[in-house]
Amino acid sequence: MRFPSHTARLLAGIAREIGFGVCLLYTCVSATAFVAPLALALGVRPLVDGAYRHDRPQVVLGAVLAGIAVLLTVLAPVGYRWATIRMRERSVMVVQRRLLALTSEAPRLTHFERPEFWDRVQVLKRGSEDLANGMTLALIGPVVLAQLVSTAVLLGRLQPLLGLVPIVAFPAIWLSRRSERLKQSAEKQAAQPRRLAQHLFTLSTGAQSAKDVRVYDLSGELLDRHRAAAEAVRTKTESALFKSVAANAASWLLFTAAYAGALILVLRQVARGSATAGDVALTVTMAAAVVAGAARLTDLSGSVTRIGAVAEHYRWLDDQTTLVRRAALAAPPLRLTKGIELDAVGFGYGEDDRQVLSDVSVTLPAGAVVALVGENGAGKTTLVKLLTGMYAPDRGRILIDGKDLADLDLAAYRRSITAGFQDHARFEFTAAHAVGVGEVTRLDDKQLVESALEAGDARFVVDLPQGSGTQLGAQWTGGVDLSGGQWQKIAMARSMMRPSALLAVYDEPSAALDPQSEHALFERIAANARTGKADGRITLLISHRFSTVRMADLIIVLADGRILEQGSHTELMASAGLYAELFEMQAAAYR
Ligand SMILES: Nc1ncnc2c1ncn2[C@@H]1O[C@H](COP(=O)(O)OP(=O)(O)OP(=O)(O)O)[C@@H](O)[C@H]1O
Repeated sequence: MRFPSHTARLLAGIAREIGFGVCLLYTCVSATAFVAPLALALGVRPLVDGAYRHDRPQVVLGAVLAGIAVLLTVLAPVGYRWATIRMRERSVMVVQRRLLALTSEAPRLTHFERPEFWDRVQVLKRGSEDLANGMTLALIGPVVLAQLVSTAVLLGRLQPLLGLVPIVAFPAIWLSRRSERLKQSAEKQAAQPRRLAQHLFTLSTGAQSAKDVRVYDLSGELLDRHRAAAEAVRTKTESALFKSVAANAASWLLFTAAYAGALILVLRQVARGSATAGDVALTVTMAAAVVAGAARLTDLSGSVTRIGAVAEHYRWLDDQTTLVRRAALAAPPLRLTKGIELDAVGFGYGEDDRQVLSDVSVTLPAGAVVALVGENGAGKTTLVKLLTGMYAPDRGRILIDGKDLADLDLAAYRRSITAGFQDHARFEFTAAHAVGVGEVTRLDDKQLVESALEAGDARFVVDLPQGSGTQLGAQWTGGVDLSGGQWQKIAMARSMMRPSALLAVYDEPSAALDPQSEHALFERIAANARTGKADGRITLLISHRFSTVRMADLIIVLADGRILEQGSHTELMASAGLYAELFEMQAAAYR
């Protein structure tokens, strides 16, 4: 039962989080399952022989041992159920928390582009219990071995050939490991259709997709697709499952044949008078002990293979998500004097060769309000993702007051910026906390939250049933749902929790807002930009509404991932390029 050291460390860590007490209890309760048949076998011989010879002390000894065995057999399932449920509940939560930490602490988003990442997360979720059970193996393994050895010694004393019976369990162990590996590889192949089935389930049952599903009458289509995904899972896993069950059955048939042969030998000894009736009873009852021990050992060896595979997925994820955490990094500047310079930046997502941004060179001057415009898919949000360090450029550099962003401590840099995203998260906490998480170190700073609510034009929260203490999200008891625009205001207020950020990014912050709210929001963004001017704060705004864009100090026009034009509103209108054309088009539409 050897684990590589990283697996052993991982298991020890999980055991610590679950609690060593629960793990020990689970181990003891599991151990009784194969100790009880041994006690019974040991009790049966003196019981039978004592009764036959009218030997009272022998009968009492046998009865006590058999009684203990029966008691253990009766109590073990109850204890086992209790311990298993506790183990399972805790282990699933612990592994979930670890996965949560692994993925949410990853500084960049690169891993999300890789289907392999999602497949491995899926396998890990399904294997979380294996991982949690892993550390009990180290404790149970020696107990099982001791039980098998003592069984072999007892049987060997009766008839030397019988002592060899437990050895027949070894082919079963070998086969079990092989079939476990087969199952693991099938599980990996089935991960994608399994995820698809889960996605279809979420689409069918989720509140977010409920309207589309009904309007387009998609329930039948989703069911059909779910059926097809389930069928794909079945075809990918069935053969491995069949081979594993067949190998298991074959090895146990071999074992049964060997045991039956041994029993015949003992019966022949009885006929010759060299064995007693108690010996026969011992041999018969010992079968249960050997089977229990050998089965457990087979199980354990299968688990070792399974845990090894699950731990490997865990390590892969850890490597993927910590890749960029390593290098020793410099602190970001406290204030900007020059600004942020993009120097020949190029970028493409995933392993795709397609460049989403090419040769982007521009300076966002310190203290300026900069607007980024361009058609859908031009690369605006991608540029924001690079500026906020979610991805690293494939080519070129991003210089923060002359310091390469690649050399900065990313976590510290992130603490010095703020952002309101178009596809913002909906934190279903209390309204105050959904805003407060914008600066988690001041989550409960009522005054700051109040002013952020004000600055984000989210004063509507005072009218909620419990004001800013109202739980958001209709799926929670007492929770209320918000409109799309209200959620966006909460997201904007969240971004205002860092009023002295060096870089404030707003990616289409007014997409869901009514005209008055939009106007009020831009007034506030402009006011915020003015107060931060002395510190060199840069406000970067993405918007398709040219009436708001025109107030920016610098307007950058992106097209197909390249900078097409840049300048102030007046300069761009004078140059009569794409910006002027789009501006005129929108203005005409409103006239
Ligand atoms: N996570 C991603 N993985 C792969 N490709 C992506 C990803 N996100 C965006 N893209 C691609 O990058 C290109 C630029 O997308 P981006 O979101 O930057 O455009 P945008 O200018 O912000 O568009 P919009 O105005 O519609 O928000 C698009 O062609 C899009 O398909």
